[in-house]
Amino acid sequence: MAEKRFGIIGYALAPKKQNSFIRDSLVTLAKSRGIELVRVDSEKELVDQGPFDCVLHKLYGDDWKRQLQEFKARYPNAVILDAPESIERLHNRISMLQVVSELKIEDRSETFGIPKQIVIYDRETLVDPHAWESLKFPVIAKPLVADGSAKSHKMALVFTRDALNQLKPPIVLQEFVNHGGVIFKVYVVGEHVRCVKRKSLPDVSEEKELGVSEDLLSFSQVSNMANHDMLEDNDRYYQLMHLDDTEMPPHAFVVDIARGLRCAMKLNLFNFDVIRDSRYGNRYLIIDINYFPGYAKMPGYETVLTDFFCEVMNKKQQEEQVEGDEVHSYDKDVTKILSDEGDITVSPKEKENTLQV
Ligand SMILES: Nc1ncnc2c1ncn2[C@@H]1O[C@H](COP(=O)(O)OP(=O)(O)OP(=O)(O)O)[C@@H](O)[C@H]1O
Ligand SMILES: O=P(O)(O)O[C@H]1[C@H](OP(=O)(O)O)[C@@H](OP(=O)(O)O)[C@@H](O)[C@@H](O)[C@@H]1OP(=O)(O)O
Ligand SMILES: [Mg+2]
Ligand SMILES: [Mg+2]
Repeated sequence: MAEKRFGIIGYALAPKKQNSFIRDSLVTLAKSRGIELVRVDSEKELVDQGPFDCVLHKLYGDDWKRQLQEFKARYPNAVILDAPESIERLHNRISMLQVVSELKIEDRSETFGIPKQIVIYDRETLVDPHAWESLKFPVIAKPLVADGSAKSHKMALVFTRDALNQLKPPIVLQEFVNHGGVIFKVYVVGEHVRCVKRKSLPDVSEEKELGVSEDLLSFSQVSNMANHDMLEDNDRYYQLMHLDDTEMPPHAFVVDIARGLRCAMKLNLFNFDVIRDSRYGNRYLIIDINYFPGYAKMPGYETVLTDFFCEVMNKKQQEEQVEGDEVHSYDKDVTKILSDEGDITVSPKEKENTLQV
């Protein structure tokens, strides 16, 4: 039996995301706390479904954006998690990291930033040495667009300038930074922040660089790969990492960055990838930010997400209450002004009309 009926959350997710995220364990826990999770049917218009107190979504495209706008116009009090305009910034690997450069965190011995990077929009620039003369090789070539497609995850570790002509712009060329082969993934769910370790690309030493036969190495979603999938016949680039030996970044530092990003991006549901620059030991680089990542990989994700849903609903109810109170006190004021002006009796219907003006 639910303690309190909070509301209905409609979720609009691609099938793969739905399968990983909407587990019975999440649905049951949420239900026990008064939250009902209901699938949005992508075959129908969003505005014709529900009503939902909140819409949770990770879908792309203009049509979906239009549907959200229409829904919001019809149900102004509904919460959209998150606003499509805020999510869009993460669909481009330059605007995605711009926000990091704007963040200020004081009173810490650790520092943070992003790796040096440039964007290349066309083939002419790709073969123009002036374009990338300031970059130190190796670099990682990443598709500029991060739209969730398999293509947007296809990367290449590029060792030489000659290999650049194998790439297809628009791309971002980002300096590869040695970081001990371990990446930190920081999951953010509203106020909640959880950092986990994952496998990453191994360090590239100068000898290794010299011993490389290929001058370009393609890969995709390293941190999600099983060990045996890893770079297949290129195992010399990948040693099994001892994740346990790697020290975590200080939690308070990670939380400061997470809160700063959340506030600056106006997003509640995202994760970011952080590496520790091996040259310094206390310098951290943010290399990627993902909207609505694989939360189910986070231990205890059901509780974290359910707590968050309850907070969202609580806030929504409080705001509705305040709005109601404001209308109510305005209501009283109008009556008072009218009475001050003379002994006029206002009927509830007239009062309603007065307030609507
Ligand atoms: N500048 C860098 N220096 C060193 N390694 C990097 C750098 N950028 C990316 N990597 C490695 O490449 C991987 C993929 O890069 P990135 O996270 O940008 O791609 P993605 O496809 O957006 O990943 P995700 O699956 O997290 O969305 C990282 O997890 C990390 O192992
Ligand atoms: O399921 P989705 O397609 O959303 O995949 C996302 C994936 O989550 P998954 O684990 O559920 O696959 C995320 O993994 P973690 O960072 O949590 O490891 C991350 O790779 C995102 O970049 C992916 O989103 P995309 O960039 O492709 O939109
Ligand atoms: Mg990543
Ligand atoms: Mg990404």
